[in-house]
Amino acid sequence: MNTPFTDVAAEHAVFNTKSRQKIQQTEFMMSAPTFRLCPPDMGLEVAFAGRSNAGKSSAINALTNQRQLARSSKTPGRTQMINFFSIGDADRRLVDLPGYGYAAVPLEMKKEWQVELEEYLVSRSSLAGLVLMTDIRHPLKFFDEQMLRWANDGELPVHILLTKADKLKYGASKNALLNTRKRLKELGLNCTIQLFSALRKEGLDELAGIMGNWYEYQLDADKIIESSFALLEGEELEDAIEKDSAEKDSAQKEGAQNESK
Ligand SMILES: Nc1nc2c(ncn2[C@@H]2O[C@H](COP(=O)(O)OP(=O)(O)OP(=O)(O)O)[C@@H](O)[C@H]2O)c(=O)[nH]1
Ligand SMILES: [Mg+2]
Repeated sequence: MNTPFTDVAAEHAVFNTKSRQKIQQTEFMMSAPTFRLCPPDMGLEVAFAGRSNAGKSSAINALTNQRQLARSSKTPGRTQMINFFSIGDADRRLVDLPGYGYAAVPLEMKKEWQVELEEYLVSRSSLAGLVLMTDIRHPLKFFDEQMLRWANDGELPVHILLTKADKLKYGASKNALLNTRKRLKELGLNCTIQLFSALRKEGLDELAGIMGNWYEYQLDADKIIESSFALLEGEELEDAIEKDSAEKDSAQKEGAQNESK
């Protein structure tokens, strides 16, 4: 079954909620003026990017359920700080990248920043995924597409949020979703996409689900299954694994049937 607000299947609803609970444990870690001064390239991080004013800080605050975790700058584009947040006690980070496309920034500074950004997207080993935010009323501007190309070149998974979806009526927002998906197909870019509203707190679970996959939170569930299997041996173990996969298959089938209804 699909929730009306997203094209991300809602079959992982429990996992998504669990993942969101984990992400709510986010704390500010540090700000880095350049990528050379980033924290060590270990663990897993998810970066949030988008044009200035796309709604990055608002999305991070809504997602983490904290009103002021990421502050929106009064002088957008001026302070090119990369803000790092840590999630729980595991080596998981969320990165708020400075907004791009701000007209008042001098060209030289923009160029310098673009070189750094590309390097970060292509060579940061701990970068597990990119959340690209674009205003639903004018999605995928030139530099958004550039970001998507760099991410694609570096085989980095991307999830797009069409932000401020509350600004459009339901039908219009669904159309924007379809048109943007079409455009991505034309460009040969492979990524997932959803509608999002920080204002109405819509699309949060779906986003958390995607991030949870990148952060490999689902491994927790696998570990639980593994450890319960660990008590069994031989045929007993084989039977248990068979039963477990049969249950998963039938749950999946049920999900698919519900979806086609
Ligand atoms: N209606 C509506 N407005 C939003 C939403 N999200 C953000 N905004 C507004 O859009 C403006 C920019 O939001 P920010 O979250 O500061 O955007 P940002 O991408 O962090 O901007 P920079 O830090 O300058 O790059 C603010 O006035 C927000 O109140 C939303 O879901 N709905
Ligand atoms: Mg911001």
